[in-house]
Amino acid sequence: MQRGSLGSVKPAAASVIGPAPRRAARYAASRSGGHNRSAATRTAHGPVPQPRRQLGTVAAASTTDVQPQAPAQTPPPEVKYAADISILPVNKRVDVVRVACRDRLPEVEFNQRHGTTSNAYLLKNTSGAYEVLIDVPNKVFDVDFVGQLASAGATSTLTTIIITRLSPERLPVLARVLEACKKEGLQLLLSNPALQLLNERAAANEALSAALQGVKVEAINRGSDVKLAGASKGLRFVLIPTPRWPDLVAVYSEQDNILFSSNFFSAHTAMAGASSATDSGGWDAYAADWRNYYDCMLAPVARQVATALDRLNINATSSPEAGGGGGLAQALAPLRRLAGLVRDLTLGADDGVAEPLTVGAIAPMHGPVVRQSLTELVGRYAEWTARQVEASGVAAVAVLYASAYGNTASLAQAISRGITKAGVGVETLNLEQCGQDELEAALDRCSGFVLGSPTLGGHMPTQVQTALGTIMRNANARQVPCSVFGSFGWSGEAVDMMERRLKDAGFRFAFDPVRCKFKPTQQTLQVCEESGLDLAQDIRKKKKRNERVAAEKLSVAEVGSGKALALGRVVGSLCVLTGRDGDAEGAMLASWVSQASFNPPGLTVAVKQDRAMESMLPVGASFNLNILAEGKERAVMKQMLKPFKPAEDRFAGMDVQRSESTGAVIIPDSAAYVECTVVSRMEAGDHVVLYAQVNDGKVLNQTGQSAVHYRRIGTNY
Ligand SMILES: Cc1cc2nc3c(=O)[nH]c(=O)nc-3n(C[C@H](O)[C@H](O)[C@H](O)COP(=O)(O)O)c2cc1C
Repeated sequence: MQRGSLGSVKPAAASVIGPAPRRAARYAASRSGGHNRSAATRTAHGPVPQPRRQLGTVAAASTTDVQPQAPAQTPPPEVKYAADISILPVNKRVDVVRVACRDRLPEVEFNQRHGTTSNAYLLKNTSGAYEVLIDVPNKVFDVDFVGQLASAGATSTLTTIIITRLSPERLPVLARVLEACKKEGLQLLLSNPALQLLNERAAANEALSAALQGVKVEAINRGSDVKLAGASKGLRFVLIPTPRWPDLVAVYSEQDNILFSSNFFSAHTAMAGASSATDSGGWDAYAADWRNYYDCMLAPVARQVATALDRLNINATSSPEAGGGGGLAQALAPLRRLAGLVRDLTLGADDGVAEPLTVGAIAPMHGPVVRQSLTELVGRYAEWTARQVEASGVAAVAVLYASAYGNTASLAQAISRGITKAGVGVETLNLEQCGQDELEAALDRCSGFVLGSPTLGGHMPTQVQTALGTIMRNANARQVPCSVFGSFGWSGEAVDMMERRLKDAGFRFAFDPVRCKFKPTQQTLQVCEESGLDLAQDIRKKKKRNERVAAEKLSVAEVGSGKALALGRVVGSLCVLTGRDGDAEGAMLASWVSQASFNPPGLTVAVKQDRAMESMLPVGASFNLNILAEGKERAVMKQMLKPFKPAEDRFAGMDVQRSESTGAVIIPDSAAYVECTVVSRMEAGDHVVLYAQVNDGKVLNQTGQSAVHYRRIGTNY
């Protein structure tokens, strides 16, 4: 899903304006463009221009930052987000330049409410001067990154800039950094795919091209090594590509035992305190953000993540070099066991197992430097990945897509998230990057598939057309549920074409095609996530019979022991939990509810992990808990238990009100309702327990009792 490789530009909001005549002419001229992917290696005096890879017959439009759109004419103003920038110490030789933005960025899919940070790192040599810079932030942040480097004295001393992931949005900042740091011997290191993007953009962008003049640009490979002046140990590089980020590279400082992990081990949160760069709040403070980032960005590509983790082979330890306080070293037997499982599943015969990296701290691209929760997070990554790889071994949906500007990619990501939530594996293939054999193999083993395409020039791009042909010929693909999706600008033919061809050939659709104009809104992403859930549940139905038999056996055993019957005596108030997130709305029945605190007033609710609503309830989210009234609960229950289409109005036909503060639904027939904010979350078996503070509430039925949910057995609700 690398936007840049398709010659793309910033994904457009629906308000973004149409092609200037110059861009349109360039687009027309590039329609016959080819597919040159020849690897760039080293250029001593600036990059060698290379042709951009293009989406089929329709080349990506331009190298400017505006996405073409049919009717309108003026380019949109550049969006900037307010952010703070600060330089904080990680240890005595490493500082983080942290850009913290408390807004919820629409650019970041599935960003929770904690904003985000974009981290860059400065490494000092033995004389205490900054010598190496790792990464630069995205241009959307309204900060003076170069000014900050200059006032810290870094621009005059930096000799090496390393980029662990390049996106078109980082290039303008990189160009300014290069200009400011320009000096004899300045070198820029980045992986081969990133170098290709850089070369493509530089060929059409004078400022970038000028900034690269005189800079030694070098592609990172396995043997690359950088030593800081006076240091005995150097920096090592580990390539960790994923389909979404084919250029990803991690940097390991042997001297500091710090792993600069790029997007791995990241979290979208600006929660870290102003004076601390690290995860000082510990696991509880960041667990939900780390998990959310993993689920959204890495779970759909778990096989590649497994390979990357194996290449990193992290041996988490407490290291004073990394700034650790001691006492963290732990035996990682369970992690090693899981890593072994992952290795067996993912590595070919030729892949050697890397020497372990002794890591005392992980310095990611987003979120806090991981020190206190290091062992836990590394262990969880192995566990989540092993579970995901295992799930995809049992049943996996192939998510196939192409995307020039990232919009169809966002839809693919949201569908993938819905599928993984339901415990079904996902195999994501970016059709622009995968080979024919890879596609056929994925189709042969999939239990379902979805195909996504943008509309470009009234068509689907060639890669999608070719994939569609492969799908039509594949015997297994014909037997499994499927659907299609895509982003478009004005006419949107691609999704119709894919739908028609598959339906005409007798393929069975598990959900209605998803069409999205330009960039998806929260509601469209919700539709996608719930569609993914539907597809996964469709797949699981096939296996249901066996599962039911197994469950019955289990119940008999459990009943025999009395444990499940006894647990069934635990009762709770029958409630409807309602929430709102932008234009997306959610509701679910909940009876695993309990008061948990007097002061401040608080309660807990257990939400099953595969519930669509679960992702609407991160820490900081608000919701209403409608406590149903005895004798009036039946109609509400019936309404809530009806099957709903993705994002369909849960309250259609019901007379409801809405809270001013939360925006969520109030059911007037309830005994009472309370308005709450999620304070913390705890993974608990197959549920997540939310602890929420009660901010307000009202009794709606003065005389009635609350409805209580009595159960026969503790194995279901
Ligand atoms: C060169 C070019 C041609 C396009 N042609 C069409 C078109 O014929 N019909 C349409 O509905 N949208 C068209 N669009 C708009 C794209 O479909 C829209 O930007 C979409 O969000 C791209 O999805 P993606 O981000 O997944 O690539 C075109 C865009 C570009 C850049």
